[in-house]
Amino acid sequence: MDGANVSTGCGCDGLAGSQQLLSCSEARALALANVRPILQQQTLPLAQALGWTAAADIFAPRAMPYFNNSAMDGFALRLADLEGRCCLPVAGTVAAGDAPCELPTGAAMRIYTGAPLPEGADTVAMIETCIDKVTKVHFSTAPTRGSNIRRAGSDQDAGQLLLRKGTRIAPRHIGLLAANGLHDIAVVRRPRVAVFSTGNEVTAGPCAPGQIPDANRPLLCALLAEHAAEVSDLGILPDDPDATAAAFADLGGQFDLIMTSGAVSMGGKDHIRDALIAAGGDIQGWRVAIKPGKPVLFGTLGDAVFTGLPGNPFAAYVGFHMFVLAQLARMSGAQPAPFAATPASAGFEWQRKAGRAEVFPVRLKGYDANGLPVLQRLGASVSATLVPLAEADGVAIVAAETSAVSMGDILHWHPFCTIGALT
Ligand SMILES: Nc1nc2c(c(=O)[nH]1)N[C@H]1C(S)=C(S)[C@@H](COP(=O)(O)OP(=O)(O)OC[C@H]3O[C@@H](n4cnc5c(N)ncnc54)[C@H](O)[C@@H]3O)O[C@H]1N2
Ligand code: MOO
Repeated sequence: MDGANVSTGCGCDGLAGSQQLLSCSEARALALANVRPILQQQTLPLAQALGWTAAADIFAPRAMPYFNNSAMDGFALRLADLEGRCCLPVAGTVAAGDAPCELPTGAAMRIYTGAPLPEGADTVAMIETCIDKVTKVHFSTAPTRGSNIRRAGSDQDAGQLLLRKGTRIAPRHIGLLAANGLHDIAVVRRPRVAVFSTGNEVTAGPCAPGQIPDANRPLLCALLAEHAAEVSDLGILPDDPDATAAAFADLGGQFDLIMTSGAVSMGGKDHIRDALIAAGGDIQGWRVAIKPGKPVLFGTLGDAVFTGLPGNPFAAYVGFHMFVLAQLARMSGAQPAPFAATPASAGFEWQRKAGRAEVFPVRLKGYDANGLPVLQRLGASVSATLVPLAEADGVAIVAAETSAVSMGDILHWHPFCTIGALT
């Protein structure tokens, strides 16, 4: 089985709690077992490539910086000209964008950050160490040879690997490629994903008595958009196995991934499994030792992978991050990232029932003496609400066998944002 050894990398395996439940690693392997990399590629303008995956290695067309230039605002000089003196005449000004020029012997030139270093100059003195007297400059501190110069080629060599095939393109990659004068990029076609909600009680419109607003489809569509999938929102399926099977019937050839939420548990109306089989699909696995998110279903329908997420919104969110993100990565030719692999320290006490790994929203309280983030657990193991998640700085996970968490215990978490987080 392809991917059988894939680990979640989050330390959440261990006792499955029950023979019938898949461990997190087994479930990740099943989730990935039938995922095939997408072979189609296309070329995109760089500005549109955010979140897509690079289809090929990209190499630097030229060395960088292109030319010797100043790292500071100040004065360019030939240090030897300052021998026995602390003052030089100013021969002119060179600014960023100016054509390269020559430094006259025995003179300094006013220079701005990014300006080409005049031919003959070997040093730039920062403006803070100089007294600019317009026609001459007084150096109040002796400059050091070679200082404040960004040498041509010192950042990167021509031909250097800039971006590896399979990299999910982030803003920093767009900046790097743009800095190299690259305007287009070859990317893998985005995964085509169909999204359904299920349930007679779920509505996109006003709620009749007994009905609730559809949270999962907007949530999952937004998550997919965030991860640059091509999303088809296919609406809400009623609790009707025949209608559901009919809705699935022709999807296998159109999508890479079909994703539902709800109707995968044990109730009389939890008909997704039957409908999938009736539509010609297969089931590879069901029910994971994870809380929330236990009833996740892994299947296939034609060429498409089928992932049935639970109906409880936080459970759907966890299932998406633990399994669907890995599936999207594998489809796009990227390496599936481990779930919540960043170490942190518990800033709370917690007694819990062992048997299922557990994911929970956390708030960053600060950092301990070793610099580890200290986390506060939010919520109370409720998978039906998104309130704690919305207030969280990330999600953390404890292993299935964990029955108690004490202050200072090591946890693993996924921070939503690290730059700009609490310092
Ligand atoms: N006897 C058992 N009952 C349940 C078990 C079990 O093992 N044995 N598992 C529980 C767990 S854990 C979960 S999680 C849920 C998941 O059930 P389903 O995936 O079948 O989901 P539904 O029953 O359809 O819905 C559950 C819950 O979520 C609400 N929901 C559904 N879709 C949406 C949506 N699009 N937006 C907002 N809320 C939604 C739905 O109304 C239900 O309240 O099963 C437990 N039961
Ligand atoms: O897995 Mo359920 O998601 O515990 O509520």
